[in-house]
Amino acid sequence: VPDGKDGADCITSRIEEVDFKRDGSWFMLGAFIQMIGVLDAFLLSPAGEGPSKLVVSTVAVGLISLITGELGRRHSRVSLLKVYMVASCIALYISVLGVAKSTLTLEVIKNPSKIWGTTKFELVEIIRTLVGLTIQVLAIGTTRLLIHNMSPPKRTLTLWSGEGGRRQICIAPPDESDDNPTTSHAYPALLSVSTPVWRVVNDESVEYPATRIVSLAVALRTRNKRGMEGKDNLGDFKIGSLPTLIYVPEFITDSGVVHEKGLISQELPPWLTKTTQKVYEDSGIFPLPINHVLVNEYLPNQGIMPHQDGPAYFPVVAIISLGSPAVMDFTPHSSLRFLPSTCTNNDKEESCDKVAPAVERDEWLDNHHPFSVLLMPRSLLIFKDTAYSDYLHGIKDTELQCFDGVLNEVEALNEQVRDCTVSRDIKSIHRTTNRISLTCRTVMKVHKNLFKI
Ligand SMILES: O=C(O)CCC(=O)C(=O)O
Ligand SMILES: [Fe+2]
Repeated sequence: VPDGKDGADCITSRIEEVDFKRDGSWFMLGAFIQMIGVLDAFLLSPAGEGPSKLVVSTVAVGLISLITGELGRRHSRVSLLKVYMVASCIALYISVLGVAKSTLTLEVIKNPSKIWGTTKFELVEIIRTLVGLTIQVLAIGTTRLLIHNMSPPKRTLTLWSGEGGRRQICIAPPDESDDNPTTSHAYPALLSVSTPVWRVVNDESVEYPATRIVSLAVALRTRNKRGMEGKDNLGDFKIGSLPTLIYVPEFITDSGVVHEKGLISQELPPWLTKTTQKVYEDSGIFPLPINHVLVNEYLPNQGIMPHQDGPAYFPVVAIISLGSPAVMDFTPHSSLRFLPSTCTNNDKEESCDKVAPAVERDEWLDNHHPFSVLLMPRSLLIFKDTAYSDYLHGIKDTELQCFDGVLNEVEALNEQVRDCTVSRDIKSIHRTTNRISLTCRTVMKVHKNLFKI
């Protein structure tokens, strides 16, 4: 497992995040405990006395924290989740203090038979606090994981050694007001990166077969701060005694990173904005102009494990495909599975059965079904809203991919397609060359630099 933080980790996080995001059971249990507190305080408190201010305030703080936590969980807001953690701890701390201070608790602990002598109000409050404490510990654990999974990679560039593999380049433009004089023209660049072999275990304990994924985030931005624009100044970059040996450090800057709080501003190269602008204008479904592009390069036997893109890009993504064709499989999220299966989408290597063979045997809720799409070179795939949030998308790690049953067979294989890698008879593609994809998205929050975050 790679230890650095970069786009590859981001993919892992996204997979885990999907399940944690949907797992609201601790919050539901917490809400249940708080409701018992409300009933206890108002219905069972000793006649005439009414609920104590302490009980009312802990229940109120507890409820507010739960609402905040639930909002944070649903909308993937780290700040709300943090408020939830602090507020719910305070509420619990006060109620534990209240119960602990009561001499009755001590007496009940010393002599459990005395429990029958306590009032219903006190008894419920003691049990509620103890159960609440347990649930709180579990809820905080889940929330910490959730926050961790929502945190995107830090501004670090990591390279691994090993065999060649998928390369990823992340490109992002500046925000409108960026007048940073150090940025100038951007140059496209593909950097070769090696691949690690890593395994991802999601919370269903499904182990993906050593998916080879690597990513390298680089912003295609060059500096003119040191006079790269003027040839005269190239001399500044001479090394050694030879007059014609020039080395420019950090010619391409690293970053293009989507931070937890938004996108760190970078320049989008003009050759790319022409395309992203067209996607934005022609589709008319992006909330704002596209400001984030991932360029992925896949070897013929490489795919991408089933995953859901992160919340920072919601609700729409557009993928432009170049090079070798590929079949992208969409699988409903595991929470929408009616009868769980132990099979994964990736368990049939080099086969050409109908698309999504393993998952087809499952039953799915709310009219969800696995489906696949054939991505031909120069095509554009857009998925939005529920197609974005309810399904994982992935590409198998196989050179031979079956397109029997894909949703777009007619559209993808029209008369003009004379691609020799496509076999219409056996409805399969043979990926003989690399595939390059441009994943275009909009990150709503853009920051000029890290220090503002
Ligand atoms: O390369 C592709 O077509 C898909 C890439 C993708 O899903 C991603 O980077 O999130
Ligand atoms: Fe994706």
